[in-house]
Amino acid sequence: MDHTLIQAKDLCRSYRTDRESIRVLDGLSLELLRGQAVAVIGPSGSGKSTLLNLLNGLLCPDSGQLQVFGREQSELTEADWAELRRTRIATLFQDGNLIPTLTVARNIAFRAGLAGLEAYEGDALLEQLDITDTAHRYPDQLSGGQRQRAALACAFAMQPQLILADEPTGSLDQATAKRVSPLFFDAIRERNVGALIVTHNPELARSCDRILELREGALHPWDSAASF
Ligand SMILES: Nc1ncnc2c1ncn2[C@@H]1O[C@H](COP(=O)(O)OP(=O)(O)OP(=O)(O)O)[C@@H](O)[C@H]1O
Repeated sequence: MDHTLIQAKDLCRSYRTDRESIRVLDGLSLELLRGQAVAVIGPSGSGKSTLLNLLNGLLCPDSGQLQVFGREQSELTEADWAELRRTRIATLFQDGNLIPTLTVARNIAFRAGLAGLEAYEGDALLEQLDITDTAHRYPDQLSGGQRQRAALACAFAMQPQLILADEPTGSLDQATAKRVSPLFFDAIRERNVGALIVTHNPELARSCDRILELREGALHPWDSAASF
């Protein structure tokens, strides 16, 4: 089995507006293997969301090579990307991506169902994330931190092979953030999942195998002795 989940080389991506073209990614390279967690840090506007969106197929690079699960980005159709997002890639955005008309329990069941799973660990995930009492509530009846945990439960219920997360603990207090970390690292180590985690949480970042800084359009190894 090939252990490479993401192989990116010299990726460039600009945004064009009426007035200007902003080059956000400029020769970015990255390798992510199964069983590996990589933290990405970088100042606001450095291109972290742009990178996540390239890796989940919501954006295309202008140039460079990108392989996901051993498949060339240029050969993946919209339908291929949709299937990858349904079954193999869990994307966790800051605002949760829960379906507003479904309760938390039904959101989890729906996510697992989309991935083709009949059995999933909904109750255990709710318990692990300390949100069992929210199972029958709708997303707009939850606090920001509960919504974020419900979104995490949905992502893990689909048993992804690749997790792309944007500040997955951003709305959580320190104690709750600590409960969430094992979910990532157990999945990574026990199920051989790969994770790219955009975070400013030093504890979460330092639990990853590598910390990379996105600066001037490219990823650079972070000096682990430096403070956040
Ligand atoms: N659709 C767009 N059109 C034009 N410029 C954009 C667009 N999306 C993002 N940008 C610009 O690209 C740059 C990178 O944005 P991006 O959202 O990837 O950064 P980020 O590192 O995720 O920021 P943050 O930490 O604030 O979320 C910013 O300068 C932003 O203004």
